[in-house]
Amino acid sequence: MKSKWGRTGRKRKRKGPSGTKSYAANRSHEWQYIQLQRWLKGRGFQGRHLRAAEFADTGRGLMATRDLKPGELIIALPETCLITTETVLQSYLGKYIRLWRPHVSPLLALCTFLIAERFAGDCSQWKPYLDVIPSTYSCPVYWELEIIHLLPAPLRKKALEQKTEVQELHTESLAFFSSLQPLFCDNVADIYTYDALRWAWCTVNTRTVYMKHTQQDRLLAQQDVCALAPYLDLLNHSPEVQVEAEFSKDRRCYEIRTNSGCRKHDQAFICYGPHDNQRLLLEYGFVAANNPHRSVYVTKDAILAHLSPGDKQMPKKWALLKEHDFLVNLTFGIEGPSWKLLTALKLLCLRPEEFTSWKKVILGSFISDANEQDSRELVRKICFHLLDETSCALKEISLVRSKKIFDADAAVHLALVESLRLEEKKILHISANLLQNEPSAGPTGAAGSCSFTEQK
Ligand SMILES: C[S@@+](CC[C@H](N)C(=O)[O-])C[C@H]1O[C@@H](n2cnc3c(N)ncnc32)[C@H](O)[C@@H]1O
Repeated sequence: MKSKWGRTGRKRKRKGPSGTKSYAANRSHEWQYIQLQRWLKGRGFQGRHLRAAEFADTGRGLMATRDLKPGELIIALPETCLITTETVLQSYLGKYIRLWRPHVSPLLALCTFLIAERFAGDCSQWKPYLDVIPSTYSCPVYWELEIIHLLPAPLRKKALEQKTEVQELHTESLAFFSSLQPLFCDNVADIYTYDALRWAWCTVNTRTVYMKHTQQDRLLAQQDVCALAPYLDLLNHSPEVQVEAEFSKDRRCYEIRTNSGCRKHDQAFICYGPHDNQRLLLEYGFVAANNPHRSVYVTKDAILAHLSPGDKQMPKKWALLKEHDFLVNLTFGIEGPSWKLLTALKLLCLRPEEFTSWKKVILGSFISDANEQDSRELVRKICFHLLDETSCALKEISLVRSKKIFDADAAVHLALVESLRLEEKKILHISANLLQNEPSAGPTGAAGSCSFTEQK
């Protein structure tokens, strides 16, 4: 039996995305990666500085085979290797997509192509690429409802919306899929199943790169900015690295240049964007430990639970917050409550005689000692409430795990909720400590001594 850790049977200790040491096992000698390299070479790819490897903390990724200097090109993938809507329109699917009304979206066009090519198996010219694409994903669209319900409320809502979105896309596309019957001997209903569309949808959502192309007038007027980039899509995310990625019109290649550099045998990362963990989990199906962008979202319900009743101006206050966009992205982060959260609470805490000053609050002005104290007391209560809720959720996760045997996929999903909750607990602890140690408020305290961050 082949060793899990590759031909040499040795594990290499390498740096993970948060600077921690991580084990890596070379996978480039495995059959599917050799096939992929050959296929890429046949299409003009010449990369030699990266190789596929399995990393203990991030899973499969690309390892640098030599030191990569800041500013150096780490990958240049020729246009012929990319799958874009143009690829799809030039294929056997083009005629059907052009004819269909209402117009097919770029996302559906890419999904339809992926499903058809995967079904073609050995006959597909994209087979070496399709063979390395995961067969399942860890995004919430794959999760059981029981596990989705363990997520924090704002993410739970988005996860349920994601499930509905894919289900609706499938239902709405059935007639279009039927129109493709002349292309297949098998029944299209057995090819374009919900499971197949969910797989293709996740492939597009987790693996495409941003690439602006000429708007395909035969597709919906939706943004057509995605390209599947074989091999390059083995690069994992780290919030700490900086890269430049774009399609070079001169060299007709999708190029990635590292600004941070990378040591020989370390994992080469790219940055998918300054995403917090809830977004990473929803869109990419993973949680990054010590993510500098991590934050805990505060819902209107969590605030309402701690407001004293009897404030006649409350409906007006909520209306003002909504009108001025102060009801979204209210968060606790690694530097404490965000400026936006604190400002919203200050407005809610205005006493009747101060209400006319609401505009000043939104502009960030100091109103009164009483307002400072009330809003800080409120933010503390919300922070401790969220800490309690997070601890309860973690207990619930342990209980669920002890009561039921989950299959391997569901166990991964449960572990992801647990990681997210643990990361959120850390943030809330930091905030709680900052709030506990804060000097009592006053005009000076409000301006100078507080650690609250201004949200951009
Ligand atoms: C573009 S692919 C990267 C390659 C992928 N690991 C693979 O084996 O095909 C994006 C997916 O990789 C995984 N991923 C990316 N960055 C990660 C990280 N820092 N930690 C854990 N998983 C990560 C997530 O599953 C994500 O949806």
